[in-house]
Amino acid sequence: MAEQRQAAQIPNLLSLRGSRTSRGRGRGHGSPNLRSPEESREVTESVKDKIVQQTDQDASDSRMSAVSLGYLEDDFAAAFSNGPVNRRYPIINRGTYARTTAIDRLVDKFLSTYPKEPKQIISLGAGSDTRYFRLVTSHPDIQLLYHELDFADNTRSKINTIKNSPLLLKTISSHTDVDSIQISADGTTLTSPTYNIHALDLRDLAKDENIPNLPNLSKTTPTLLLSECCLIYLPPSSTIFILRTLTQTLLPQPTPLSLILYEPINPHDAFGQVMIQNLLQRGIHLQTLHAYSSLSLQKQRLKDAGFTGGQEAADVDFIYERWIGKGERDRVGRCEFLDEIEEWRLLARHYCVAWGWRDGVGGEGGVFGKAWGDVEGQDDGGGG
Ligand SMILES: C[S@@+](CC[C@H](N)C(=O)[O-])C[C@H]1O[C@@H](n2cnc3c(N)ncnc32)[C@H](O)[C@@H]1O
Repeated sequence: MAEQRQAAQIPNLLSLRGSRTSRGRGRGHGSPNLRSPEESREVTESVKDKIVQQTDQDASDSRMSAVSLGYLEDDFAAAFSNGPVNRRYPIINRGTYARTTAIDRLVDKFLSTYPKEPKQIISLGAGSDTRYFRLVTSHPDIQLLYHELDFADNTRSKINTIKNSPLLLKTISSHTDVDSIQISADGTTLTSPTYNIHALDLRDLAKDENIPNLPNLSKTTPTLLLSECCLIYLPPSSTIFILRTLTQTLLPQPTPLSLILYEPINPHDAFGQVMIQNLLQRGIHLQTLHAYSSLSLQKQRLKDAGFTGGQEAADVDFIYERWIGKGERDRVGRCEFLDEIEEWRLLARHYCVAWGWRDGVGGEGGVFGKAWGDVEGQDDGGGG
């Protein structure tokens, strides 16, 4: 079958990295000595966590590759990238472009809602994402309260980069008083009235009690939750409880609340199987992939999580064809030669963006629904 042939030929999509030994995030993990079964389990868990943390380097390298070739404009990506650019395959660069452009569009629409009020964005597993810096530069007049959550190893690395980058520091300080920026003694948390980086294992939000305090989080500001390739790494039950804590405890009704997710789908076909195997070889387990394997299941998940105002989803192939105008697609096509159109489309059908919302109590006239009303969702006919 053609699809199996293509699947067998797809590259190990995430193995296209250069040497990462000089990246300096304490990535090495030596072989364990003799340990009790309990200790061994802990070691295994911490090794798994390290591998998940390292996926941020892949995201960052992919961003830099797409920026260096002109797919995307991002003045801040280079600050988070060490050494030479690890150039990705053309289909990966196009995927990075489509994903970033799609999320940017939805975020812009979110920022257009509730025009007289400040907005809050909470990015789950933000890693070294540059979106905060890009947003405050492109929307200088918006009152934005931004929170990024990630493991302490990743937040420490990001804060360290910020401390050593005049460009990043200048960008933060042009939106907040420099004296109000606080960095914790261990260097893992940064707080300010506008930009906050919290060291947090998201699984701590899945607990019933002792929910960690997130300094400067507003319980009432219209909020967007963003999970760009993050919740996929957690067990489905944890993600349900994490979303419950966010939607009910940290951001309870009637706070207007919305969520954008980007993650892989379609594990069942030959391409999906190869994608899973490639990642498993690196110790990466896409834990929610089977639970939310289709656009319909992603939409149902958003509804179940309380985003009852509306839910939409589209795969990246659809997004590239339908959201991006011909002129822009022509421009992207000129960034580099891509003749593997079938491979690109196959790859792009295995990633999706899903978005859902709940407006504040009192009806507010479906503010999010209106803002996102002209963003075309895709109907997969309810398949799982
Ligand atoms: C593939 S990276 C994506 C980074 C960023 N969102 C982007 O798209 O550029 C996944 C991120 O999720 C974070 N992450 C995964 N599980 C997490 C958890 N339990 N707690 C905190 N962060 C987590 C990882 O550390 C990593 O930074």
